[in-house]
Amino acid sequence: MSATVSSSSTINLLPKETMTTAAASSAAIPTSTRNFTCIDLSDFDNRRDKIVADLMQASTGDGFFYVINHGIPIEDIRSMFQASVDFFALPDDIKRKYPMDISRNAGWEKLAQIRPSTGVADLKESAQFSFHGIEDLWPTEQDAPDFRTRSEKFMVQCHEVSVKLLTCLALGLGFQEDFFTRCHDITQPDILNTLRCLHYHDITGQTFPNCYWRAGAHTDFDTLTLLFQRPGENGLEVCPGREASTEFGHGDIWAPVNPKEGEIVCNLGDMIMRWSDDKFKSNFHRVRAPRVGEYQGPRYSIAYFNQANRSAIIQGRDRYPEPITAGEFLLRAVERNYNALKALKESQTKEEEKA
Ligand SMILES: O=C(O)CCC(=O)C(=O)O
Ligand SMILES: [Fe+2]
Repeated sequence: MSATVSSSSTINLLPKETMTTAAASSAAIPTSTRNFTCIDLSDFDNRRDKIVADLMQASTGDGFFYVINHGIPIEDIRSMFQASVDFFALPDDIKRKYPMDISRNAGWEKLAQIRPSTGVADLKESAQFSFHGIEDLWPTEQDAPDFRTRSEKFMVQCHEVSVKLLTCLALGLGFQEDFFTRCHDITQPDILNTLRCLHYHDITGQTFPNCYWRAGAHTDFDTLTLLFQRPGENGLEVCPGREASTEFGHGDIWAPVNPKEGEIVCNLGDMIMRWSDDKFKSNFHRVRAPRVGEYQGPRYSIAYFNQANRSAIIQGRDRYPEPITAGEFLLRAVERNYNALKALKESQTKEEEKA
């Protein structure tokens, strides 16, 4: 893609891609409001039945919900955001020392993630970290003081919230209560849980063709995502996804997801959708590129992805009885994305030839 990035945090994109019909239609769709279930984790041990019931309602419907009284102090969330802001403020030459390594799903990348729903790279940079095997991908103390310490503390805090939610989700599906927590064991070297810091650049005064998104429509490959965002830096939208008229979520009704500060936005991913034989919905979501007249300053968000241990078996009970490992599941998901992207590029080439 033809992107030039200025030295400041403002990003200048000089797009020449032709907008595809599919991407254009997704941009034109009006949004609606949708009330998402709020899961209250306070007094967890005594309120478990109620939490399970609330989670079942949210998981079989929107696939998105807010979590409150989760136990992560607001100061720690702010501190993690500050660590992320400081990291992304470093010159690219420093961040490039920690490049994205696809095989480990960790590291830094910029204007690189291309979604099959758009065919062009998301307007963002991101840095991902996992629990094991990424010594060389953690920014050093010299480059980013305290970044690793704060991130690792935050990952453990996210894990603790996840354990509560995964326990209730297992109970709701009729599994043993530790069914999912055993499959997301952060002490194991093959755990795939990831912390992803995201920075959507300041695009003040800029207009982009409709095929450009801060994050193009997608579902998450994982089991459960915890997402943190800051007040005023909105843009996340969800569509009913699996009721969607097309596979990549085009042409449907999108609803904004604007939590209050400190609330965690959670969504279910493709792994648990399979485990639940499609009872739980892994729904499409995206982050809109704000238009001139709206707040177009930077957006920072932080996602914690619960992805099953590579060796865990993801098997349904009726619709998906084939036992496959999480490793194999991810390979298939990546392959599906690759093929969809290839098909999109081919159809774009044909359109260009016709024109
Ligand atoms: O930044 C956001 O709000 C969403 C990020 C997201 O959906 C993802 O990274 O999978
Ligand atoms: Fe996502």
